[in-house]
Amino acid sequence: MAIQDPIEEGLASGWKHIDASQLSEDRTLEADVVIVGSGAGGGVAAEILTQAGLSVIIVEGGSLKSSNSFNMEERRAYPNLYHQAAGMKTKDKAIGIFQGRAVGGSTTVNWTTSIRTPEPALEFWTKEKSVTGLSRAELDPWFQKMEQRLNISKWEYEPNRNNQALKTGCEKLDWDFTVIKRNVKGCWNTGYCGMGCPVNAKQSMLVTTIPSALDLGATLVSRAKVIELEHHNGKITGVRAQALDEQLKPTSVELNFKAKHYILSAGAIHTPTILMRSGTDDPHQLLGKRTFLHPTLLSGAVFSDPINAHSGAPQSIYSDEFVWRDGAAGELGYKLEVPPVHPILISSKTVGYGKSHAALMENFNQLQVTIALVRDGFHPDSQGGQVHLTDTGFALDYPLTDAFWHSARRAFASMAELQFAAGAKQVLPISEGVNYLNSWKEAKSVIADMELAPLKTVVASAHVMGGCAMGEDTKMAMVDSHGRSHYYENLSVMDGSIFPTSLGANPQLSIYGMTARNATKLAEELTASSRT
Ligand SMILES: Cc1cc2nc3c(=O)[nH]c(=O)nc-3n(C[C@H](O)[C@H](O)[C@H](O)COP(=O)(O)OP(=O)(O)OC[C@H]3O[C@@H](n4cnc5c(N)ncnc54)[C@H](O)[C@@H]3O)c2cc1C
Repeated sequence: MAIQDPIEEGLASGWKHIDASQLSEDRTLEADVVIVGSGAGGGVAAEILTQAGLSVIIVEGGSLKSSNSFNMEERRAYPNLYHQAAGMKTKDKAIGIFQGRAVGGSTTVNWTTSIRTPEPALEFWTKEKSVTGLSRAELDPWFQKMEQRLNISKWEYEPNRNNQALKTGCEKLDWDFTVIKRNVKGCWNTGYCGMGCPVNAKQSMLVTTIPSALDLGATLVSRAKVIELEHHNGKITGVRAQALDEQLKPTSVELNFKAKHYILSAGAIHTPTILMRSGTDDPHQLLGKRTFLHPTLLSGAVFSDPINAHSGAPQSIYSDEFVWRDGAAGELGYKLEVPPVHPILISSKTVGYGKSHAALMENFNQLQVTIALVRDGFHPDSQGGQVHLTDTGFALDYPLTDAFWHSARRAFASMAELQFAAGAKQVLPISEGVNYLNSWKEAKSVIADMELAPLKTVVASAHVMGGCAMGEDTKMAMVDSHGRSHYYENLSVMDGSIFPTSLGANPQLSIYGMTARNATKLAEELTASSRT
């Protein structure tokens, strides 16, 4: 069956797309609004602003790829669609970070879990972080709008066996669990969302908002890395970008963009990096600080029957049993989910080498993996990481604190208890020096004493947030509660970097909803000012 490719069709219909790798001369382009980044924030902003009749240019560092090139192979997907070929790490290499780099941003490769921002996070922002107008009641209409737009609904089919184990464990232990809502339309249940949806079922920005903005006349410039914003007297006056070749290496071609308004949607880490490189105002030295990751622990479990965790919707069940148990500012809570288990992904996120690693990989099809995503940024001993500029780009310094390790130990115990309750033969907490555990009783005592430490314990993240926080108090925030810069009248930030803490939930729907709210207000203001 032939799969329709909306990108090829759109290009054939005359979309304005400039692949900067093909340019041999410098270019200057102008529009009402320039958006940097085409992920969750940039995609939604582009659609709303073009619908309001504004001319829009989207500048994206990654390539424009489509289902025709999504061949379900990790070896191609990671270098083509992820920052640093999916090998990004924090400065001390203790945390591995996944972030998308392609048209559609991380939404092109994400796993489709769609959750509204949890109320305790929003309440914390109002009380502690000077955020206004973002109660759940105020946000719900925006979530509803984006759920309709992106076909977000509860997964109606059987969970795959990886998720089923999470569900069974929760049922046996009487723990809370929820069936996940996903942004898919006609999903084939392949399990390869992380390599780009091969059948365009995932309602990522690549196949929804970006095509719609291009149909309405927006211009997309791909393989153009924004280097800096030019600014003068409290106004942004231009954006300077460098063309990249097909391997995403810089060429000598420069692009300049001029607009009435500029939006940074380059995602956490990169939005602060661009601002820092530009030397924009930051009197309270906030940029790049408080970058959050939901640092995530993994627990493997060997079952007698095949689990085949590479196959089927990667995430369809989660448990919030432990996320908010001690209150937002209390001990760091953790959300329980499962990841898709593909060979490169899992072999690079596990322990051992040689024989022990080979033995683990031999059990690949029997392996169930549970993950615990730790909610960072609420507790005083959980300040997240800090982005620094380096000679070659940036580094994220993210110290793993005592409060984190305390939570990690609790999380390993919860995961082992859950996996044994679900019928696991053996459980392996993914931390160097621990052997396979044969019962919950054994696991309980081993986990209580096991050594947890950076580079010994595997920690990963697919959720990068913060570093350019919103709020009304300029001592805590770079942008206001609508994402408008406190220092530049024609600059907004619309991406995950504006969160003042992590969320305790997967971020995409929070970014969609808040961007829809903020871009709608901006569109009203820009169209009103052009009429006067
Ligand atoms: C493997 C994986 C699985 C995930 N699964 C889920 C999930 O199931 N549910 C969920 O809610 N969330 C998930 N996420 C996270 C979610 O996709 C992100 O939180 C969200 O997409 C972030 O949106 P954003 O707009 O902040 O940034 P992004 O979507 O990352 O977009 C930023 C874009 O800006 C571009 N950019 C960066 N710097 C520059 C520059 N200098 N010049 C030009 N362009 C630049 C990048 O290339 C990128 O395309 C997952 C993420 C990954 C990587």
